[in-house]
Amino acid sequence: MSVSDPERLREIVGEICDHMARETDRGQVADYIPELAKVDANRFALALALPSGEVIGGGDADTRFSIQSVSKVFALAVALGRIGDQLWTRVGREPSGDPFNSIVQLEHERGLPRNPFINAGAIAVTDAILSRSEPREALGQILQFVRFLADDDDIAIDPGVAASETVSGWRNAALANFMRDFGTIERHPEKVLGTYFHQCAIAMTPRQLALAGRFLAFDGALTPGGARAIAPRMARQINALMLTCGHYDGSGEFAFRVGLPGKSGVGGGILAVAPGRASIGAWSPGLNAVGNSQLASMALEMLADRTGWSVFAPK
Ligand SMILES: NC(=O)CC[C@H](N)C(=O)O
Repeated sequence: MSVSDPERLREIVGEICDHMARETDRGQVADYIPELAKVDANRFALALALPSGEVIGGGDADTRFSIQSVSKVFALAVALGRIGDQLWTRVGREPSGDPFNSIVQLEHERGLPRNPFINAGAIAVTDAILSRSEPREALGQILQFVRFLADDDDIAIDPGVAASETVSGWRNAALANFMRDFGTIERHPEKVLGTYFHQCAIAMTPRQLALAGRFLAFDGALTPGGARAIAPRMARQINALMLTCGHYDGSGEFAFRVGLPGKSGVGGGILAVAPGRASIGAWSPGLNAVGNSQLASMALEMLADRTGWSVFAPK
């Protein structure tokens, strides 16, 4: 039996937050983007956006954090909405089994990134959005889409984080230049990277993140049967990619332990989706060995365990 009673869900969220407050092994905060290294590793939050519109938030659910690679989900939805299935000529749909910033497969596979959720793939998606808009406009579209999904205009790009990555993002510059050489990206790498770094620097709270993910939990709509953000087919495809590719070389492990589509970022956030039940925002800045939030992953495993939520469980 899976849990849907809000009262019981509130208790579960409270128990998980208490557990995480006591946890001493909290992982390592990312420091390759200097601005991210300043974030307090003791932070933890869990927020559930339910079909009723209610949000159950625990811990630091109202503290803003850098969503980083979670933005790849929103950028993908914008790109699919704009250019549709044509997008798949520039990026694949297979798990990479490699770290998020790896370059090794790109040469073997002639510049075609494995999927939209590793850095190379996300840079290709951003370039696809730029085929129809200039950087400022493209960023405006992504940000407006996130604000619409969360039904909250108080979401913005953190310029300090974007600037910090602009001066330290050598690895991403290598990926972009490599793909430009193969023709996977069409714009000047500098332009594409500038847009990508700003998109990664979107800052929002775990509560806002849970709200922004509802379109994936409710088949493309913001509430069950309500206003539609994207086509159901697209929402299902994004969920499939999140399940298989959302945690880089930790994707199999996350699917095994949690059983829900999820997308992580080096800011320590994870957006997870329990179809028909909830959109979930989890955040804790310390990362595990493969760059996914240690406590947010653990919290989602506990949540799935206690609620019975799984895409593999009968409804
Ligand atoms: N895994 C991540 O969150 C990576 C995002 C980060 N902006 C980067 O490109 O390195």
